[in-house]
Amino acid sequence: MAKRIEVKGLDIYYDKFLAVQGVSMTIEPRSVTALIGPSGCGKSTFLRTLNRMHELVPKARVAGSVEMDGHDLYAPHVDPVAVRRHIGMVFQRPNPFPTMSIYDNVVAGVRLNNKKMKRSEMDALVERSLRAANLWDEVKDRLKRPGSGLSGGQQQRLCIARAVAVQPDVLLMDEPCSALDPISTQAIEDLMLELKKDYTIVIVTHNMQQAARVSDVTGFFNLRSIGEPGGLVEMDDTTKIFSTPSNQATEDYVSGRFG
Ligand SMILES: Nc1ncnc2c1ncn2[C@@H]1O[C@H](COP(=O)(O)OP(=O)(O)OP(=O)(O)O)[C@@H](O)[C@H]1O
Repeated sequence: MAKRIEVKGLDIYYDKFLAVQGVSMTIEPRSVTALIGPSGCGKSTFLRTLNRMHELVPKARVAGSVEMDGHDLYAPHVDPVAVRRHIGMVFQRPNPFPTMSIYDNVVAGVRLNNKKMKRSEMDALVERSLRAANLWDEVKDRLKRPGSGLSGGQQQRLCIARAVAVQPDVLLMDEPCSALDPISTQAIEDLMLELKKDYTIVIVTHNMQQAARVSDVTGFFNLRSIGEPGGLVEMDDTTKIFSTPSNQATEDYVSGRFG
C-alpha cells in the first residue's frame, strides 16, 4: 500500500489538442498532494492520467512517463483496468450505484474483480471499509438499504469506502467536496488526514483553504497564456506555496489576485 508516483515529461492530448505540457513531479506515499490552479489549466486531465482514465476519452493519449514505485504504468504489457484497481478515484459528485444497497456498493469493485470471498470475509471487508471511510456508525443498521438514501456527504464517504475496499495503493480525488456542505466537507477532510497514514492521496481542489488544511505538498498548475497548454508551474511544501512561493504567478493565485 501507499506507493510513490513519478511523472516525467508528461504531455497530454485530446486528439490533436495538447491540453497539458511537460509535467514532471514526484508524489510521495503516505501524504496528501493537492493540485490547484485556475479553471481549464488541466488539473483534472492530469489527475486522470495517473490511473489511465484519460484514455477512456476517444483519441485521448499521453506522451512521457508515469511510474508507480518504478513500474511504468503505460508500458505496453500493462492492463489499464489493473492500473485503475491499484489507483482508485473519487469524483466530484458522489456516484454510488443508486439501486444497489449500501453493502453492495462497498463490495461492487471487489465483485467486479471476480474475487471469490466467503460471506463472513465479505461482511468483514464491508465493515472495515465503512470504518475507514468514517461511515460505519451511521449506516451499520441499514446496510441493505439503497446507497441513494444517504445524504450527499454520506454518499461521498460511501464512494470512498467503495474505493478503499479494493485495497488500492493510491487514491485520486477530483474536487471531492465541491458538492458538499461545510460539515460534510470537514468530515471528508478529516478522513483524508486519516487515510494518508495508509495511502498516497492526490486531490484536485478549487478551495485553497482546503488545500492548505489537508495537503503536505501543493502543485500549482497554470496556462502559459490563453490558447497555450497548461502545465505545472511549481510544486513545494504546502506551507511554502501559501507563504513564500518561488513564482510570481503562484503568489498572485494563492493570494486571490487572479483565477
Ligand atoms: N473530454 C475532453 N475533450 C476535449 N478537451 C477536453 C476534455 N476535457 C477537458 N478538455 C480540455 O482540456 C483542458 C483542461 O481541462 P481540465 O478539465 O483538465 O482543466 P481543470 O484545470 O481541471 O479545470 P476546472 O478547474 O475548470 O475543472 C481544457 O482546455 C479543456 O477544455
